[in-house]
Amino acid sequence: MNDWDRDWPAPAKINLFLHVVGRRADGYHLLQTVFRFLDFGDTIRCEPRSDGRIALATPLPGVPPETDLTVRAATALRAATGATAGVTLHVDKRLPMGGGLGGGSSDAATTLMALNRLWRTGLDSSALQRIGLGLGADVPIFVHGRTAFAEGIGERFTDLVPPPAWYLVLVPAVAVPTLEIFRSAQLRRDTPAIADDDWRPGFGHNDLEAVACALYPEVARHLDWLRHYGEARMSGSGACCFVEFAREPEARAALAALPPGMKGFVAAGLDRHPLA
Ligand SMILES: C[C@](O)(CO)[C@H](O)COP(=O)(O)OP(=O)(O)OC[C@H]1O[C@@H](n2ccc(N)nc2=O)[C@H](O)[C@@H]1O
Ligand SMILES: Nc1ncnc2c1ncn2[C@@H]1O[C@H](COP(=O)(O)OP(=O)(O)OP(=O)(O)O)[C@@H](O)[C@H]1O
Repeated sequence: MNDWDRDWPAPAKINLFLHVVGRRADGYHLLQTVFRFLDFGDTIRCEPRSDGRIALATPLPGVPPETDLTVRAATALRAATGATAGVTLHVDKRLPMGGGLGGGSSDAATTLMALNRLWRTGLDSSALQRIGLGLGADVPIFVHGRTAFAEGIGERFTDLVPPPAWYLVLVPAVAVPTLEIFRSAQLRRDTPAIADDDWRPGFGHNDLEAVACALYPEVARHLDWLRHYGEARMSGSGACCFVEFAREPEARAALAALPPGMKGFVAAGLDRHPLA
C-alpha cells in the first residue's frame, strides 16, 4: 500500500506514576514519570493536496482548526524544513480530550512522523522531538517511541521494559485542563527525586491526583470504584484513571462489571509505539 493511503496510528499513553519533583524558573514543573503506550488510540490519514495548504477535514468541537495540534505539527515541520507541500489531515478521534491519555500530543507526534516520511524531509528522531516539545510537553515521548522513565518536563528518557500488562482505563465524563491542575496552590511539588534505575512496577503515585479529585469529584468516584481491583491511578493530569491486570480476561471481567454511568475500555500495554 502507498504510504499516502494508510492509516497512521496515534496511541494513548498512561503515566504509570507521576511525581512532581520541582519547578523551573519559567513555571514549568519538573516531573519524574514512566510513560507506557496502549494498543488503543486515534488514527490519522494524510491526503496530498496541490494548493500548498494545510487543511483539517475533521475539526474538533471547540478547537479552531489552526490551533489543532495536528495542524500546528504540520505547520511546524514545514517551518523547520522549508517544505512547501500541502496536506489534508483526517483524524479518527477515539481518545477523550482532556483525558490525560495524551491524545492531542499523540496526534501531533504521529503527524510529525508521518509527514516527515511522506514529504521526505529526512529529520531524525531528536530533531522531531525538539519540534514536538514546542507543541506540548507530552509530544516528545510519542516520537521517542519506547516505554521510558522520563525526567525534566518529560523530555529526557531512560528506556525500560515493564512486565506485560493489561489495563482497565475509565473515562470520567469530564475534561480536565492540564494548566488548571499545575497552577493549583494545593499541588505538592516536593516529592523527592529517585534515580532512573530505582523504578519498579507498582512504584510511586500521581501527585496531580489529589488536586484533580478535589476539583473534579467524578475523578475521585471513578478511582474509588477501580480500587476494588487493585492500586488505581490517575493518568497525567486526568481525568482518566486505570488499574493494571496481569492477564486480559480479568481486565475484561472488571470492564463487564462497570456500573451504568461509568465508561471505560481495556487495552494492552505496549513497549513500543506502533510507528517506532
Ligand atoms: C501531565 C502530563 O500529561 C504528564 O505526562 C504532561 O506533563 C502534560 O503535557 P501536555 O498536556 O503536553 O501539556 P502542555 O500543553 O505542554 O502544558 C500545558 C500547561 O501545563 C503546565 N505544565 C505542563 C507540563 C509541565 N511539566 N509543567 C507544567 O507546569 C504549563 O503551564 C503549560 O502551559
Ligand atoms: N488533535 C487534538 N486532539 C485533542 N485535543 C486537541 C487537539 N488539538 C488541540 N487540542 C486541544 O488540546 C487540549 C488537550 O487535549 P489532550 O487530549 O491532549 O489532553 P490530555 O489527554 O489531557 O493530554 P495530556 O495527557 O497530554 O495532559 C484539548 O482540550 C483541545 O483543546
